[in-house]
Amino acid sequence: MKFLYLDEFSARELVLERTLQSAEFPIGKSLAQFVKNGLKEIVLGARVAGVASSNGSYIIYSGKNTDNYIVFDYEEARDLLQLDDNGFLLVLQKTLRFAIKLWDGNKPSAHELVLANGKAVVFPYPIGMQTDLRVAIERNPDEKRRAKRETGLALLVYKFSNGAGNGVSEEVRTTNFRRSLEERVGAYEYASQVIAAVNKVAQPGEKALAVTSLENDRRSHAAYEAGLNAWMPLLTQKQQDFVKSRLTVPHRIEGPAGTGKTLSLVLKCLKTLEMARDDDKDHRSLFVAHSEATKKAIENLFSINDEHGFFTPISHEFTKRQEVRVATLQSLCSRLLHQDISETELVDKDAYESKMVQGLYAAEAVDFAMQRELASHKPYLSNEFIDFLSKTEKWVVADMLQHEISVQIKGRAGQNIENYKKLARLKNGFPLVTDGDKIFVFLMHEKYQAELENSNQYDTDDVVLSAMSQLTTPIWRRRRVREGYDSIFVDETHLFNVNELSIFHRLTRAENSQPIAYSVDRSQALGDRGWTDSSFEHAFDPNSIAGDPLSTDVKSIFRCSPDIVNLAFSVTASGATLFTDFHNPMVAAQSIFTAEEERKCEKPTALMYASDELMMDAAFSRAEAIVKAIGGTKADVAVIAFGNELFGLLQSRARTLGKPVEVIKSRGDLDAVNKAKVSGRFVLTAPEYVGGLEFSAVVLVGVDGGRVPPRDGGAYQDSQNYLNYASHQRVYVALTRAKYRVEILGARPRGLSPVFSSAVASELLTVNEV
Ligand SMILES: Nc1ncnc2c1ncn2[C@@H]1O[C@H](COP(=O)(O)OP(=O)(O)OP(=O)(O)O)[C@@H](O)[C@H]1O
Repeated sequence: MKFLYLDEFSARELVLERTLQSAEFPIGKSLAQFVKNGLKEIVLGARVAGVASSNGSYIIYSGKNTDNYIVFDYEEARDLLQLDDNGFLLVLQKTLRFAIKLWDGNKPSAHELVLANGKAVVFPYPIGMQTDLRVAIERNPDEKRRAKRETGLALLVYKFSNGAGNGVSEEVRTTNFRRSLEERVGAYEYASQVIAAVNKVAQPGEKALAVTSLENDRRSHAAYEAGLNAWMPLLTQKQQDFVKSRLTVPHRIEGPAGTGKTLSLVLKCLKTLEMARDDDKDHRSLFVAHSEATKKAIENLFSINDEHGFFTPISHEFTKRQEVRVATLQSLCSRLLHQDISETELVDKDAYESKMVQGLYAAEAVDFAMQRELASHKPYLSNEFIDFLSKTEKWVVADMLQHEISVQIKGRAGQNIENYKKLARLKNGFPLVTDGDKIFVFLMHEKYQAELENSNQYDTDDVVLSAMSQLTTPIWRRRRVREGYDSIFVDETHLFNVNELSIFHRLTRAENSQPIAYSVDRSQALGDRGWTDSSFEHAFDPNSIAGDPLSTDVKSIFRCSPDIVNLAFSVTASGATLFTDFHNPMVAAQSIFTAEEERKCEKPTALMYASDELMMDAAFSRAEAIVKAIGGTKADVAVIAFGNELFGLLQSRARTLGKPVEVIKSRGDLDAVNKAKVSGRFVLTAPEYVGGLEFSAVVLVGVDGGRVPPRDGGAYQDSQNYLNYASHQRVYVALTRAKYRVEILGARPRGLSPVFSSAVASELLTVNEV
């Protein structure tokens, strides 16, 4: 294999096809194998085929001839063949995009250079990856000889290397380029035979059908695809394997935001039900969403994709032989307790109002402990904890208390002081050294709990603890065979605590089998929950009797543009250097954007305004400008306010400016987004509530110095770590909601947020003063 030849028309087809962007798709993998190893032939579209000649391979559009083409010389650009499949596809796709710009006479972008002396260079890797690897191109090889026969623009890739070499004065060998032209006629004939044969045998269900569906998938986004069968050919190999595998042991799907975890989980549930139906077996599935709002979004996904009526909305009883019920943990527990716990009695952790109430109770608990109990407890407290309490602002202590209660005291210790004493401290939590420190925190917890009880409220942990007591009785053990589930699916598992998760393994039909599939992106959990692989596995199968757990890592990001992926990567990477246990999901992640989608994108920018006032006014005008630029409706852009104060101010600002907004105050509230769509409003929300949603663009307001992360006046290391940690996660979640564009608005006097320092240094974010 000495060369690869592609004509302009086939190049245009390849850059537009989503499944040819990555070797994670079966057809993408075959393309990589073809271009690297020169397989005999491959069909890539209704008119595009790859064929091998004696010295190289060709990708050709059958039926149209052109003098515009590109040749990769494998003997000169030897290192290309050292790349893995994904690496080769990335270089191929980026080079083809550049070639198309040259054929169209368009300007190159920042990572492409048109040089003197007929040379050009493409840097295929994102700047953040800190590699100098480049593709060197001769823009008119063998010019004199070709001038007699052709009028088009031929390109020759003659080098793939780390350095500039001799730059524009390099002599380019054209031996293989000429060979490719000599063997071209034969290749065209061969390719047209392949295409003719495929089109002739195009029977439904046969190979050609896959080709046709590839061809048809020219929509900018596959989000509107419906049904398991329609989705299947569009899934990556990993997604497909996850969806198709029989669910017998706990199976985790893990990956960064926008990798299709929720979608894969829904499709897996439908596939499981389909298999049960084919096997003529009864099957009850349970799908657990984290909150009422995300439950609606998931029900929506079921309604769209369920072709067999496995899902019945608003059904409380199982009435069919194969059926799925979507539930939240709360609704599940209240059913188990045979009690209706009304919405007003339940603290919805994902909703703005209850966050405010809980914050208030936590602040009261801190006040109470500090004023009434500190003096008597002081002799038992460590110096470190006393120092922390005296130097940290009260609101930060209250915030950290809530986190400690949720993750540790209720989440792990079952509200039992002895269990709590045995737990290791959270890395980014209270600096607890002695048992005395823990007793003092527990006292704050008791005060907090008393406030909750006084106001007649329960949070999920209380409900789960009560429900758990029902599930350990002999009565449930007998009922389990009748009422348990044959498969359980848990979305956004990272948002639950250990206590909450430990309910599921008791709900399966058989004690020794745990058919539970669950999705995870640890970085989206706000706060350090101390999740490790084994803690997840332990939660779903504590006695290790179900068999070896499975795990699928997904890396192809469908939602976000490459620039947004890189920016989010740099934010999580800078979090990783701060905290050793910050799980960085973006390592090796890649965006699966076609050339068509990339056209809507722009590099993320930070706009720094002279004052908060100007910044707030700009929030809406920027959103308007983006809608104008990319088309769509106002609801396609989310304005995300950082900090409670700004969130409140922006709401009143929108009213005074007469800007139509739908305020989202509950995490993942798709209903509200749909309302905004119908009524032509922008979405205004905060990072805590935006998880689980997606938009064409996001405008992040107030991400600047001192605000993100908030500066704690005392600057005690542990509290600052906690705040930094939470800020990185919030920014990561907010950024990864956007498909095409991100704008970050800040106040100039505060300066840029340190969360973006490395992004600016690696030129992933442009900063403009306005
Ligand atoms: N194979 C695929 N081809 C095309 N689009 C896909 C594919 N897989 C997922 N998507 C799309 O990518 C988007 C993100 O999917 P989804 O919401 O399931 O991701 P997620 O990993 O659950 O994200 P998050 O963690 O942010 O909630 C959706 O619009 C979905 O339709």
